[in-house]
Amino acid sequence: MAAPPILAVTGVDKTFTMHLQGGQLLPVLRGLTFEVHAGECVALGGVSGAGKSSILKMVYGNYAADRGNIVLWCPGADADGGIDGAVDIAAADPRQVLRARRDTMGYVSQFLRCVPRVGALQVVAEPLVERGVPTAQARERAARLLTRLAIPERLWSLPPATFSGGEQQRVNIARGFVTELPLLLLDEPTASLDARNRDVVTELIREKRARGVAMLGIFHDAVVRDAVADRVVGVEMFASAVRAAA
Ligand SMILES: Nc1ncnc2c1ncn2[C@@H]1O[C@H](COP(=O)(O)OP(=O)(O)OP(=O)(O)O)[C@@H](O)[C@H]1O
Repeated sequence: MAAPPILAVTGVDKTFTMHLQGGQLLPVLRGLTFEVHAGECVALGGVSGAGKSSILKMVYGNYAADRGNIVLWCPGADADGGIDGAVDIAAADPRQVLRARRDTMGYVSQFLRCVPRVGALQVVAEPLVERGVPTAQARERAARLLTRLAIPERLWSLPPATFSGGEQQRVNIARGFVTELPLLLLDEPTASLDARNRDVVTELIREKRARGVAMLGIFHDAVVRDAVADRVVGVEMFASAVRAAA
């Protein structure tokens, strides 16, 4: 029997309510349906405003879906209330969402958000330490990634708040890539990188894919998208009828 997808999104609708504009409704997605399997990198495509980032945020549990299912399947996981390690993020309670984030999915957002006064090496090692990896081993893995991403060693003990935009993004990528979770969500991971670092990130994505990690990402850079994505899900296909007609 074929393995179930790591992520199955089925019939998801999303409408935003603009509270600052008298509760005006902004329908964005209707009937969003796609799957991502282990070892597959799926890109979300579509024009600006189509809803790509909102999809990542719904999968990560930051935005609620109005309808439909967002099922994460993690082999061997005993998700509370789940069946065979499956958890529906669209219906999960906050505790289940936090657990899914710890055990199943990572998220590389566009910008680094980290605690002030914590050095870059520790920022990158933290997700491993939180999951029980001994500190020395976590710092070693963090150091290897920072080296690959060309963050000079003299910066490792400094807090990334003062780093350049590209340096912060590379620390952010290292933090997102340091764990080996079954699903990784990538929101424009190469947006402010130079060509050399863009190639390193492309390599890191391809290595994860080869190790069986499922990835769902937004890649505006067509060169990166072509190099890493197995297929593209066109989000406009799922534009709400009201929005499509506008
Ligand atoms: N929290 C929010 N509240 C209200 N409207 C929102 C919210 N988040 C997104 N939207 C709206 O939903 C639509 C989709 O936004 P989203 O950021 O998902 O698009 P996108 O396809 O990722 O765009 P881009 O490629 O420009 O980043 C936009 O019209 C946006 O203004």
